[in-house]
Amino acid sequence: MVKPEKLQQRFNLYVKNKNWFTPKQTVVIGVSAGVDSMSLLNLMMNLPAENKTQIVVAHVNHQLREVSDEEEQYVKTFCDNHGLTLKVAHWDIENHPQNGVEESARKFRYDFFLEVLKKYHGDILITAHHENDQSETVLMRLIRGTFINHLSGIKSVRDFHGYQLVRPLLHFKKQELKQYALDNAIIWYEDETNQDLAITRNRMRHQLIPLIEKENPQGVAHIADFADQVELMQKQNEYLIKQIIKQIDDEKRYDLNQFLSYPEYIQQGIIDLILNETVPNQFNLSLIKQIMQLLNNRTKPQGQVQLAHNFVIKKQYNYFFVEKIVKKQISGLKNECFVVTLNQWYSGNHFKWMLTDKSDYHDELNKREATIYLSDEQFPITVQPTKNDDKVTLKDGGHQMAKRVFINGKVPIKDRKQSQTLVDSSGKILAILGYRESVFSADVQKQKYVLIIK
Ligand SMILES: Nc1ncnc2c1ncn2[C@@H]1O[C@H](COP(=O)(O)OP(=O)(O)OP(=O)(O)O)[C@@H](O)[C@H]1O
Repeated sequence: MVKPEKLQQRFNLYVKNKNWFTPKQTVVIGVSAGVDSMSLLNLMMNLPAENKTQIVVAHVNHQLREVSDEEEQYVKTFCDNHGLTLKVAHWDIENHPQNGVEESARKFRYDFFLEVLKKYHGDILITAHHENDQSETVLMRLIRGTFINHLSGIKSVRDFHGYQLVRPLLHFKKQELKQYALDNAIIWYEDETNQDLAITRNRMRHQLIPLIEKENPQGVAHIADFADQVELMQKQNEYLIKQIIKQIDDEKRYDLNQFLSYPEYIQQGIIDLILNETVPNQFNLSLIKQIMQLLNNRTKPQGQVQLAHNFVIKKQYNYFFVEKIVKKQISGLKNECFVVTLNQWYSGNHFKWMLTDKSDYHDELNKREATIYLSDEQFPITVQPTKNDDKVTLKDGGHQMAKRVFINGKVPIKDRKQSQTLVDSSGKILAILGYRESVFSADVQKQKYVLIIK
């Protein structure tokens, strides 16, 4: 078969093979005025009749850049000229947060996309994420450290509040999209914040990816293929583990002896899947390890490990199961490890404490208040019994051991034994609760939280 040369032809063929779109469907396309989404919009407009959908364009004016209004006007004119339905949202400046602007902008964007889907009875949301975005995402996660599941990167199709979210360009290169726009005289706006090397993604884009492409021009495509293979293996794995779970499942109580008859790597797969169905994306390796230890400890017939959102995994003699616990307003399980739920009070030694994202939280009656800057990757935050050699970070960048904190604070031995340490997903110590907090410098890339001790 002769390989079609033109991007539009390749796109048509790709879409046809994937069977994504039919003429009866209405798709909402997120169009920012950048080259990726302008090209996507044109590609979608020029699909052959059998795959051509109704199009609704959704544009968000984030009011973050000087050209925002100009971009909005351009999208409006483009849609007018082509008879396309357009819905615009303004993210008012007074609603911009001081920190975590990107994250809030994303939330605003996707909330708006959902609104547009509902309003126009849409079927599918489409965004213009492409092969380079995919490779950058996979590399960032790989370098930062992640579960293998997350190396499948951006999904080409996923559920979005009961609608479908499709990214049809994940196997198309940025450069191809640019060339398509140039060939077809499509105007676009450049986002100059994409040049800012303080942003991890931009360092991947401008520093790492060019090196990879120099090594092998197909390197970026290979990373995207790798992500596809991970996704495939994930699906295969999930299918097989589900079969095993069926065998040990007695109405959501799982047979411990049968569970223990499997090798540890399968046990871990079972736990991953059971937990992910209850509280998705909340687990780190240390939590999984604690659960594995509890279930494999034959000398301890009963026990529990607390999960996020008030769930616990409980071991009871021959069974284990996940359970939601109804809590009083103040809760906490002393000397056990658990995941912290934001904005919830927990009981400590002689105090209660809370980690809140309400950064303006302040109360004269608080015993202590500490500002903590955290990125998304640092979650889940967990609580563990304090060890003498736990180290908090001091203002000068030095460290202090828990033992020293206790001695300086004249903390009685009895209380030291009850003490709890707050740690992030990488094991970094955020605070020895009630006694000493690590000192964080303000970081615009991170979100501000407050640890309150009352
Ligand atoms: N202002 C906007 N208005 C409408 N759609 C947008 C806007 N910004 C981005 N999009 C859509 O989202 C896609 C991804 O945009 P971008 O790469 O800037 O976001 P991201 O933060 O990397 O990804 P995401 O927000 O989807 O996780 C764009 O190709 C476009 O389809």
